[in-house]
Amino acid sequence: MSRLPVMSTKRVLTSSSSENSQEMAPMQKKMRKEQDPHKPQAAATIIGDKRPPAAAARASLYRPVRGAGAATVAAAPSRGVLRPTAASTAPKASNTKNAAATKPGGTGATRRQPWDLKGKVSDMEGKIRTYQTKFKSVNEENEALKGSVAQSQTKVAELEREVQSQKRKISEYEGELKKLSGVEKELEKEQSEKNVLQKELSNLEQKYKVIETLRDSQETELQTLKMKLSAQESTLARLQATLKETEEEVSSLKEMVAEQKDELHAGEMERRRLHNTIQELKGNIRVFCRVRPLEDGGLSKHIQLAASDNKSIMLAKSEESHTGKSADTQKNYHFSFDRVFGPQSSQQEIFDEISLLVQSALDGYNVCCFAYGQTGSGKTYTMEGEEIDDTRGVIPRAVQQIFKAGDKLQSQGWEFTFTASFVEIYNETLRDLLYKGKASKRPEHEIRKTANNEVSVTNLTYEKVYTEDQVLGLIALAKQNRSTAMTAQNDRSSRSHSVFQLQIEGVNAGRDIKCKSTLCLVDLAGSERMLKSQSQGERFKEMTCINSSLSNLGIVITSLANKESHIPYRNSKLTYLLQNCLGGNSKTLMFVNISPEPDSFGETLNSLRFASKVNDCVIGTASSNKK
Ligand SMILES: Nc1ncnc2c1ncn2[C@@H]1O[C@H](COP(=O)(O)OP(=O)(O)OP(=O)(O)O)[C@@H](O)[C@H]1O
Repeated sequence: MSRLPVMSTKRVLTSSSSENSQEMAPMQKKMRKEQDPHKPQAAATIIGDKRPPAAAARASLYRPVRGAGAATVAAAPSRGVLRPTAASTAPKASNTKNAAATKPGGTGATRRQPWDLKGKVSDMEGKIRTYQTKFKSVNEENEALKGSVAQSQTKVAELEREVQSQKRKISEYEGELKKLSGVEKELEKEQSEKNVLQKELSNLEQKYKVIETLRDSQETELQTLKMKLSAQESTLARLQATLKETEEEVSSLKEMVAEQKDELHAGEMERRRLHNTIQELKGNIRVFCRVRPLEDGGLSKHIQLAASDNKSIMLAKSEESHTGKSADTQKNYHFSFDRVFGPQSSQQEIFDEISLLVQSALDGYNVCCFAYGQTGSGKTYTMEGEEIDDTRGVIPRAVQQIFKAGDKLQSQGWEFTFTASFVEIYNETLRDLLYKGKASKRPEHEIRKTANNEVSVTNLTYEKVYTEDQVLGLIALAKQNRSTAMTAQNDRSSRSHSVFQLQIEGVNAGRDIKCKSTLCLVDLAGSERMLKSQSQGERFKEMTCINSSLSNLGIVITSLANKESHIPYRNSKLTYLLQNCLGGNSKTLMFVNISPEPDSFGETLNSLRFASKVNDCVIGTASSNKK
């Protein structure tokens, strides 16, 4: 590495004797050159003679003539430094010749005579001494050089170490540089991210400013709200105090209401009891007579209503004297009923009298209302009426009253359910007037008695109704069904009974009371009698059926009045269907409708007689179907 002239370590570390001789070789060469530059090479080659040193020395001592003196200077041959050259093997004669020509010591001093060996030796010794001095100084120089070489080597080693450490540092720096380049990229990336973040930050700062503004306004609002809140809190505290007072009042009022409800319930029970007593006193079967007005208004002469009361009616018939000798005689027929309504009586007046019975139906009593009379006497008008308010009949008014009363009773804990049915009995056959299916698929009906002794009709429509309008819709449907039948068969409605039934079920869960009743509203077939000779075929059959069922109705009522053990309900479909409405547990009202026309006198008389018979009956005391 170092370019300094360094001697081989091998050479430096050889033994001192050989070392000296070896190191001397170049020196000797130098010196020879200095002393005798023109001396032939052969003189030097003598030094490298292979003879042993002793022999060489001897040769130098004892054969000076052959010019071997110079060879004796070399102490020992050096294998590595001096090799015998061709010159060393040159003939002795030429050597001698050359040696004689050379000045001793090479100094240019006077040439010794060949015989002056002593002088020559002395020259040689002088030279040797010179050489030794030089050798010594060279040696010292060499030592100094060695020291400096060692120092240089140490320095070199240090420098090498330093170089190594520098290299390591460089590689470390390079590694760090690489890392730093990565870091630089990261820094760039971070920088771009930083830019993005700064943008975001500036956006956020703007938003923050907006939010701060908002916050300020909201804080102001909050302050306002807080003020309002504190005001409202104080109001609330006041209200709470008031509420507490009110709650106390309410609870005391509730107690009072409960007491009053109890009182009301007791009152209601008492009302029912008294109502029933009144109805009983009036009679569980009552008969009202209603006279239809003449077409031009007014009343016909043969019908007279008592001015004093509204309970009696008189039919007067004047009979001409058969002989013509005596004056015409007038025969009067007096009838008394629970109430007689003249031709001017309105539908409302009629209903007012019935409404008490309708109330009884809600109280749990079976109620049955008939309209009896000849065709055209006003039965349907009385029961159904017309569609205009004032002319509405008993059925729609009763339905209205029942729903209204049912709603009222809700406040006393009553819940009512109503089920409606409408059936026609024609020639002892039942027909569903609420049937909505195909005429060809009309089912047949049978009257059955259930285990609870309740009467029901098979395949009949029993429709749950919740409103008055719903019932009115059913009545309209029944009318339509009847008119369809009427078209097919002239005047059929006059020759059939129509029975509207509303089953009423009431539950007072709070007091654990239930009641169940049926309101029956019946428009009977025309009661007119026809002479057997005039009735033929279908008409005769119709009349037979009507008369049979009407007379059976009379028989049943009479049997009930007489408290007979057997009541022949099964004798006709009508009485069988209405048996629960006619029995001891019911209240019955019969309208006897009469026509005012003089030519209806006979039929009117018959109707009044039938009604009078019914009116004479006192059916056993009714009892409410309460459980
Ligand atoms: N009180 C009355 N006031 C005014 N018009 C009446 C009254 N009663 C009946 N009418 C009228 O007389 C006619 C016959 O009455 P309605 O049809 O009610 O008799 P009906 O006894 O039901 O006959 P049918 O047995 O044939 O059904 C009808 O036009 C009806 O409007």
